[in-house]
Amino acid sequence: MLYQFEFRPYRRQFKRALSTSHGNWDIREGIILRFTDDKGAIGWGEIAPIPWFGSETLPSAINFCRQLGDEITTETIFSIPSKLPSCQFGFESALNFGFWILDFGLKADFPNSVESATNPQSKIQNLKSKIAYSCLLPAGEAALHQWQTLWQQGYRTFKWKINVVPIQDEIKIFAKLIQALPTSAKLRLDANAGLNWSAANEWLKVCENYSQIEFLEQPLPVEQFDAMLDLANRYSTPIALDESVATLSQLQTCYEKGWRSIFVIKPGIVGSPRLLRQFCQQHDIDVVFSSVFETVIGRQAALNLAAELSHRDRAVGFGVNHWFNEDEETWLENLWNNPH
Ligand SMILES: O=C(O)CCC(=O)c1ccccc1C(=O)O
Ligand SMILES: [Mg+2]
Repeated sequence: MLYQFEFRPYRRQFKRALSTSHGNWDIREGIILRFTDDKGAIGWGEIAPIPWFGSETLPSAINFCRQLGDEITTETIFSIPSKLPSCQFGFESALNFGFWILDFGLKADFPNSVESATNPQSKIQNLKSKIAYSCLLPAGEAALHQWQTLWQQGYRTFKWKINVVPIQDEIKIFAKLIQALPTSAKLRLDANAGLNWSAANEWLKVCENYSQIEFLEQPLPVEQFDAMLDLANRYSTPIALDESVATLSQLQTCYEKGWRSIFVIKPGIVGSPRLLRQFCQQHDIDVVFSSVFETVIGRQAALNLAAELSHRDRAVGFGVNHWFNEDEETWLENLWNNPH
């Protein structure tokens, strides 16, 4: 199959910088893809790399798009190399995305929320409306002032970045946060690979006292896989791998080396949806699907996969819209119609 191909790089500023153990992140950059088939039907895709997580860089993704010219075939798409995992995701999902509607404008293609089942793919829409969302809190003290608003919006699972302020201060804020949260809330802690052995043990000892902790995410650097296995066996709080399983080949390796606790999958950077689907259908793994701060285009494709492949009642880490200011659909229409 042959498609006409267009793409637009984009930049979106976070409302406030996202603080993680790696430092601050101010601007989300990516690429929107548009395919048109011979009947005029449109498919949308998105490439949203995170190089500090192990995906390709934005310039390498842009170069890949440029050398394609203005036409693309299914064969080309299925032969994108695994060193361009975000491109694999963006191009493959454009094949499945949006070929239900002619190009009446972006607004017609994207229902406002996943709950509004207004398109013919309503089976998936219905599935998606049943998924619970986890909401990303701001790091540090700010979490104490934010969680209530988010609770009122209906969120029951929250994620908080740790290793952002000195550990003793952070544990004090954590104690306040966990005591403020209703007992029915769940809290995920994400260390973004920044702890050392003793800090990881310290956090896990603190966590033993609180039943609301769902898991500790990526406590140690990727190289310290055996130490994370050890931690997973030592404490009652589950450990989730994230940076360690950023791409599909890493995911396979960790599974083969015996990881049976939680795997965080970010569809936007993990690689080919087709190969991911295969892996998840062959292995009964405990998966948390998670956002890469993509736009509604990448998010819809990622949530389709999450709805299809997650089965253990884990909230998806896509409660991140409040990190941006603008109305997404207006923003996308502008990007497409007035590119700079
Ligand atoms: O997973 C979530 O709940 C939110 C998304 C998130 O935390 C994230 C988003 C972009 C890059 C890295 C991460 C991360 O999990 O470390
Ligand atoms: Mg993480």
